Amino acid sequence: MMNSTIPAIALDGLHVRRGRSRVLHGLTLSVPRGEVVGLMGPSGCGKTTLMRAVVGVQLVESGTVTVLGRPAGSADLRRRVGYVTQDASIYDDLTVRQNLDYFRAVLGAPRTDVDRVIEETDLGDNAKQLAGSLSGGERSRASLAVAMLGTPELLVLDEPTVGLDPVLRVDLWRLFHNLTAAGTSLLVSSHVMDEATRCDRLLLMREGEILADDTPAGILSSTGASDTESAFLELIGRHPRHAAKGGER
Ligand SMILES: Nc1ncnc2c1ncn2[C@@H]1O[C@H](COP(=O)(O)OP(=O)(O)OP(=O)(O)O)[C@@H](O)[C@H]1O
Repeated sequence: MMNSTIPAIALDGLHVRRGRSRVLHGLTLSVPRGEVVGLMGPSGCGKTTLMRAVVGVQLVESGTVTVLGRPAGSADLRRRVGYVTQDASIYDDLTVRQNLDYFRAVLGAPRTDVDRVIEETDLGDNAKQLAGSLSGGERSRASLAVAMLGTPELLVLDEPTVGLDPVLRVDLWRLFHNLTAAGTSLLVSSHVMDEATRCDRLLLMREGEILADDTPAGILSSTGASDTESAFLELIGRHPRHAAKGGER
């Protein structure tokens, strides 16, 4: 049941270890519904780990992760949350449409969803093409199309624009905003700071901590920076733990 007063994601004191190191250091935050929220930060800062916790596949040391009002990983969230990992999770030896038919059946989504997501991701010309022969951008959109089956309320997209040329990136961001206009919530990770301005809200992350949780305009005004990259550096400088390391990562 859609209830817009419940956040898309709520973290409370989330600690996660991977291997011997602690990757997330007690994150507490709330991601509102119906917005594109950018999870930005350098490689290795913990973005994928946070996303894995949100979709309920990451062992959590302590704290809670609540998604659409339910504990992350709850069985009933399976159809309400779509996840696209960094590696496209489609079958190379099936066509785009066959992939979508297969995942639709697994999910129990309506048959009409296949045509809908093909149209929404602009894959009409590629529907009969083997997934293995798609270009990088088409492949990203095919993975996204799979995640959009069943009309999930929350889409968690791990670096969806990595490796795409600027034109394709703009197309994908347009699609993200079309989805939020229809009420979907998006958590999108990126380490490309120039994508920050395309987000409704930003979580700036470094070494497992959130340095800022605000709108792009709010982050610029609170730091006095002229762009998000400078704002990020300013925030690192203000943070005792990170400043001491001289912002080397
Ligand atoms: N299976 C694992 N075992 C041990 N450490 C891991 C494991 N997976 C990830 N890590 C470590 O956890 C930290 C966070 O990794 P994570 O993949 O969440 O970062 P990220 O911000 O998504 O990076 P990228 O932008 O490069 O994808 C890194 O230091 C990484 O080396």
